[in-house]
Amino acid sequence: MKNEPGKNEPGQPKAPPPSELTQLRASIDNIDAALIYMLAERFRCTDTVGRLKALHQLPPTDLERENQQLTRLHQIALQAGLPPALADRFFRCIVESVVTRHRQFARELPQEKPSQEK
Ligand SMILES: C=C(O[C@@H]1C=C(C(=O)O)C=C[C@H]1O)C(=O)O
Repeated sequence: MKNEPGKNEPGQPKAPPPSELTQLRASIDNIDAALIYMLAERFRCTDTVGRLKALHQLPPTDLERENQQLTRLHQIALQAGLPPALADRFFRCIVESVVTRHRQFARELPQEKPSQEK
């Protein structure tokens, strides 16, 4: 029935959500927290890479490496049952922020001049 009398009508208390919904949302909360922790760990790694690159005057972006990762993630997404296009968008979104930070490190790091030999 579409409109059961007394259910979710204005002025009526909301019916409690089915327990399955509550359990699923608890799982989603845990997964979201895990994703944030994993992402923070990834940024700690990529920040270190960014500082290394700045120090060695390497470009912030490495398209060859990104393409290798995209190919790999495409395969993993297929195995995991996730649409590869979604994995692709997720990865590109993260890399965009990573490269922005790498550019910032390159600007911040004082450029060392080659020492004059005597
Ligand atoms: C982290 C790096 O820098 C950039 C960011 C990448 C990433 O976040 O996976 C990959 C390649 C680079 O464009 C790297 O070169 O390894």
